[in-house]
Amino acid sequence: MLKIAHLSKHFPGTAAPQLDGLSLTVPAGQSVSIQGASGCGKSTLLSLIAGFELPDSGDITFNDTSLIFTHTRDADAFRRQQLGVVFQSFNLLDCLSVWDNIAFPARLKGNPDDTYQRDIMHQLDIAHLETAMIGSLSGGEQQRVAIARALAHRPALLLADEPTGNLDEATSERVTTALIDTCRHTGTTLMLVTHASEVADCTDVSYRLHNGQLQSNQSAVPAS
Ligand SMILES: Nc1ncnc2c1ncn2[C@@H]1O[C@H](COP(=O)(O)OP(=O)(O)OP(=O)(O)O)[C@@H](O)[C@H]1O
Repeated sequence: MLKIAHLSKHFPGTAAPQLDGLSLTVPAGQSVSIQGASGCGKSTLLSLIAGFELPDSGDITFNDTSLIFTHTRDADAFRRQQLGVVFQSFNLLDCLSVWDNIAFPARLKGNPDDTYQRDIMHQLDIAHLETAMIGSLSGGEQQRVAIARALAHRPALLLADEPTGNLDEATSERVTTALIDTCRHTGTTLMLVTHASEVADCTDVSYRLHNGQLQSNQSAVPAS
């Protein structure tokens, strides 16, 4: 279970806090989408959960482990063992092939599985790109490689920042289905940030970030 309690973050020089006492509980295996205006703090929320930034105050726990890391090595270990991240900017390694990029986290973690990786690549329609180098791919292809990389090591928690931002409508639908179905199958807790209502509608629960707080798009209510 991912538990966020009274989380606040205000970057100096910005007019208002990005997060202002935000609380949310996500049961294990649930998928959650976060929508909201550009610049409202959606990526900041993912960065705090991933341990790339520290909050001003508040708590984040995943399966009772605090994600407010004081040592870099603890953050690194959590990310390596439990976390998949799809960054807005993909963060792929140009010097490696598509296959090796996707396999990289699973090799680090010690659970590479060629059959599983091939299945994910097939679902995302990138199986034919196995030997291609990153620099030769379109933005949409790179985005799908980044999603495959985040899924291939079966993370317990997956954070995806605009995972379909570079995709046409049909591909977006295929990728959203693959992402959410794979997470359901593996029991992965998924939090994705999106501007697309069609994507948000596919998750179990959907929220909107506004004035540093989450508002429910559906019947579920953020934990207080
Ligand atoms: N490391 C940082 N230092 C200073 N300000 C930052 C930092 N990271 C983000 N911000 C500011 O925090 C605000 C929220 O940024 P964030 O990237 O979280 O927005 P977002 O909701 O994800 O936007 P978008 O939908 O455009 O991607 C912005 O004003 C941004 O400039």
